[in-house]
Amino acid sequence: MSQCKAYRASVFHCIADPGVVGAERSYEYFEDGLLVVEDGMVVEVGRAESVLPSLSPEVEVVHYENALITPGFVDTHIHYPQVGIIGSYGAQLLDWLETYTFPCEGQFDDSRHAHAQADIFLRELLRNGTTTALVFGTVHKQSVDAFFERASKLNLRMIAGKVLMDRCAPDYLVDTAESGYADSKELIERWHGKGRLSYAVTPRFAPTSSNEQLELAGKLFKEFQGLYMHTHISENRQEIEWVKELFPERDGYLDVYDHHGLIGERSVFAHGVHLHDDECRRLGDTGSAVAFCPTSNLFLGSGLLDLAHLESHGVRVGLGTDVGAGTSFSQLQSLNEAYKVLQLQGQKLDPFKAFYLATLGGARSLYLDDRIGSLQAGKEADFVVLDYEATPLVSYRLKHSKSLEETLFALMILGDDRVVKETFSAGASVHRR
Ligand SMILES: Nc1nc2[nH]cnc2c(=O)[nH]1
Ligand SMILES: [Zn+2]
Repeated sequence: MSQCKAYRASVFHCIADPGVVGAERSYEYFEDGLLVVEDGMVVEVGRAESVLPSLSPEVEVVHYENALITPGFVDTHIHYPQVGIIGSYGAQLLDWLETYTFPCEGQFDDSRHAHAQADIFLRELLRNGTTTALVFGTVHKQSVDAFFERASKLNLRMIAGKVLMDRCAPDYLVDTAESGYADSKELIERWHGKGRLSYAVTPRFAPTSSNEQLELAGKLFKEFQGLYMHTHISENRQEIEWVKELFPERDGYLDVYDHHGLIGERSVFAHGVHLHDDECRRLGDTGSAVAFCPTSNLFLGSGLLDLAHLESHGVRVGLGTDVGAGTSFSQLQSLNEAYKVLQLQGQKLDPFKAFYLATLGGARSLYLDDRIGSLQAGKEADFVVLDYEATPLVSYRLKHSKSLEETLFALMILGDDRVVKETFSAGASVHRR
């Protein structure tokens, strides 16, 4: 039997990139709005007084006072095994990996540990209103089995992969070129395209993979339709120097991946803080995406991402938290920090562009904008209800707001998990405060 339900509140969603079409044409906003959901899909969105008369009287209408419905947030780069080391003191990237990250990831050879961590991770994502993420596992295939098992129980649209890492890491955490390929293939056959799940071929970053491993990763990326490729690039200056030493025959960092067939549509590169002009052009020309991870880039002292430069080359840019180097699961907090990162470079991040990055822009980076990222009819009903009275300060500040723009900006500066009142995935409630 088909299941129809409607949700009444203010409704805001981005329908295009404000940088391309201008702010006014980039969104829809209904102050007293109604979102109608049937069998996990959006069937209609509009002004309550226009939509209500056409609804059958049996349809239940859930009314939220002082709240805003938006699409669920999209996180284009995060590590599920790193929840236990979020907020670890005093290091930049390479030290941070050795001191905190590798020992933490070593524990995921234990499948029970992996399941427990996947539960904690997914609960935290949903508490923060994130309904889709591109997720790193560890080198252990059981880490990805655990993640996908838990994500599929909640019917979440998620993308993940096993880390490929055959050198420059502790013995307990490396695979080989051949075993990495075989294990990834097994996981693809088990999970890719199952329900709402997709697989990402996941070389950690150039320094921890041999040429043989990168070559096999490139081969695998082409072997199955709709696979993703997920890695890191040009995050930290020492890292970039190291890549030059390890791959002297290549023409820069991106060329290492390019040479092995690892760039193109559905390739997502985390960070890209220090990319050169020709690298940005190549990313744009090939339809590759960059995950902008401001809380991580500030926390590890990596640098400031030049969003305007990337976008001038047509690069798709999504927003990533990069937990555990990132300091919050909340994409509202990512936007808060993104705003400051851009301020320091003389760039502005207006709230329409900001919410675009956190929703439809992220979906576009993942080539999922036909399914998620907005609330247009025919999309999957992944949405959140944000509470205008979440905290005394949010409530007080929003009472002084004179426009939608001001409200959205205050939410992204002051908001975090506390403003997420309820999260829905494919029409089902998966978190409620
Ligand atoms: N931020 C971040 N950068 C990386 N580069 C290689 N591995 C990692 C990681 O786990 N986190
Ligand atoms: Zn990362």
